[in-house]
Amino acid sequence: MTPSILTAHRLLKSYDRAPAPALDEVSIQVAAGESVAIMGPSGSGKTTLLHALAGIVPVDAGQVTFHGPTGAVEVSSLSESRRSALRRDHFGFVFQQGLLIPELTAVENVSLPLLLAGYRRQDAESRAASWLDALGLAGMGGRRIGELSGGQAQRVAIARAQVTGASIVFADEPTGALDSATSVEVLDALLGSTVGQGRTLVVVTHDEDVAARCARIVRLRDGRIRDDSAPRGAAATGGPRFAGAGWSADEDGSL
Ligand SMILES: Nc1ncnc2c1ncn2[C@@H]1O[C@H](COP(=O)(O)OP(=O)(O)OP(=O)(O)O)[C@@H](O)[C@H]1O
Repeated sequence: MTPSILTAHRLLKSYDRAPAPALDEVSIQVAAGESVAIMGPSGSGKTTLLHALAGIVPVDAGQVTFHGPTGAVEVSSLSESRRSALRRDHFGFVFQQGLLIPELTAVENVSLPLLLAGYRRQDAESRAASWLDALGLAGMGGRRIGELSGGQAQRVAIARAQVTGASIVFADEPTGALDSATSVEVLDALLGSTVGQGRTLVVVTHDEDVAARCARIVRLRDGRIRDDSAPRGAAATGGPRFAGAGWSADEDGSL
C-alpha cells in the first residue's frame, strides 16, 4: 500500500461570526503520488480544507500531519513561522489567478522562490528556464506576464510552485479563469508535472472534467465529507509524461 504523505484527523474550523463550522470533523488521508480533487457547493469548505491541509489556516481542533522526507511533522501544532517554513520547503501552490508579478518576466517569476532560498541568480534562472521548457514554454522565459496568454501564465505559476522541489502541490481552481481548451492544456501540465513525476496533487475545483482526471474525488457539503471515491466510469487518466527524454525532477526541484 502506498504510504500517506498527508493525514488529517477530525479537523474542526469555525470562522468568527459564521453560523456553522467551515470544517466539521473532517478526516482524510492522501497517499504519496496521488491526485485528489476536492469538490462541493460554494461555501462547503473546500478552500478552508485545502488551506488547513497546507498549514495556511490554523484549525480549532484536530491534527494535520505531513509525512515528509525527514519524518512526520504535525503541521497543526507548529508556530506560524514554522508552518511558513514548511510551506516554503515542501509545498507548492497554484491559485485561480497565478499571482505572478506582472513587472517581472516568466523566468524571473519562477526564479523568485529559488532566490529567496539563497540560490545564485544564474543558477536560479537556469533552473527556472528548465522548468519553463518542460512546461512547454521554451523561448518564452523573457516575456513579461502580461505578454503571455492566460494558459501560458498559469503554466508559469505551475513552474513557480514546484521549482524548489515541492512534494505536494495544492491548487485552488487552477483552471477556473480559463476556457475549456486551455483548461485541458493547463491540467495536462499540472498533472504531468506532479503525479506524472510521482508527486502529490490536491486540487479544489468546481469542474467535473478536472475532477474526473484525478484518482479520487472528495465531495464536501456543509463542512463534512459526503463522498470520497474514484471518478465514476473510468480510471483517472493522470497526466502525460513530459516530452523530452529524461524529464524528471529530483527532490530539490532540479530537472
Ligand atoms: N475568512 C473568513 N471569515 C469568515 N468566514 C469565512 C472565511 N472564509 C470562509 N468563510 C466561511 O466558511 C465557509 C466555507 O468557506 P470556503 O471558502 O472554505 O468554501 P468553498 O467551498 O471553498 O467555497 P467557494 O466554492 O465559494 O470558494 C463559508 O460559509 C464561508 O462563508
